[in-house]
Amino acid sequence: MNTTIFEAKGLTKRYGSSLALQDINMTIDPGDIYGFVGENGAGKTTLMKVIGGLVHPTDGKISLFGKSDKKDLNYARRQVGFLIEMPALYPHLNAEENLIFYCRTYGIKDDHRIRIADVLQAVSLSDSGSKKTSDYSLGMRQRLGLAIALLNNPKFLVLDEPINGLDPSGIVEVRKILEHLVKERGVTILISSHILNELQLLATKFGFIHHGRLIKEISAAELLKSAETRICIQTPNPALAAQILKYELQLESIVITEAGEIQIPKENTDLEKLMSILLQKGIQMEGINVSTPNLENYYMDLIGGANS
Ligand SMILES: Nc1ncnc2c1ncn2[C@@H]1O[C@H](COP(=O)(O)OP(=O)(O)OP(=O)(O)O)[C@@H](O)[C@H]1O
Repeated sequence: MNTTIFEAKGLTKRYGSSLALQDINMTIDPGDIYGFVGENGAGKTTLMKVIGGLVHPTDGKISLFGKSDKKDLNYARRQVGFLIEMPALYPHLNAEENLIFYCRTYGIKDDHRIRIADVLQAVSLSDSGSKKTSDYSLGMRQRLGLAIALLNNPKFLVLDEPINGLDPSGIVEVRKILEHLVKERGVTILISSHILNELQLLATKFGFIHHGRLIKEISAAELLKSAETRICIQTPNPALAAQILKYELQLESIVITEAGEIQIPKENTDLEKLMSILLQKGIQMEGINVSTPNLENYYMDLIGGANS
């Protein structure tokens, strides 16, 4: 049986009177790319800091690689790579020299030159190792941060918004690097991001945190299945159009969004018949489209539900 990589049970963190994490139960299995989604201040960084031992839980327990005792947990943390805040870089030193500094800081026992060549290669910076980091672009600095997180050859990577501020090609580059780490090195990843379209391309599982509570965990496959493909209709008179469709097509679930758009589950709905009914009844249509399931819609629906 594969040991769980990370588990939280009843994890709670209070800062004074504010609850940053409330009774979190969460599991990350080997090979997962766990996409952590939540609004600003939801508690994502706090949870990552608890994993890193930078923040102590008020209540509850965590385990890493099945280890939860304080001493074992600290030992297990040596097999985790963290990119929670951008590590400090000496701008006048090149990337290799910065990495030597971190090898010494982390007490890396392996031959430093070999480790450094390996991590630079893993983040596609082999050709820029001798370049001063003051000349690095933001994307290169982010990748160097990732290289630092890889120095201890981790089995588990914890990445807090690693694609924040990157341009589209930088984002794609990081995605490829992470996919490669999972596939070729068997690394498991916990990653937070507000760029949901990108997270959807990468993650195999999602956890949604809202006001410190983990309100839902779902696999990428379940997300695709559970989120309906919808027919969306824009019309000046959505209430009348919805009433007509409900009656003519015996539709059970038809909603009008806050923006005044009619949404109908595509399954079992005859699109041609629907359009001809609206035309016959003289309903003016400004637009009609089919929305495929996506993480952003799923998240907005979930948060809408959680807020109501
Ligand atoms: N050191 C601290 N002292 C007091 N409150 C804190 C501290 N760190 C975080 N908080 C509070 O805990 C809550 C969770 O913050 P956290 O940084 O974990 O959220 P987040 O989901 O990572 O947000 P973001 O997406 O903005 O990074 C917030 O209300 C925040 O203000």
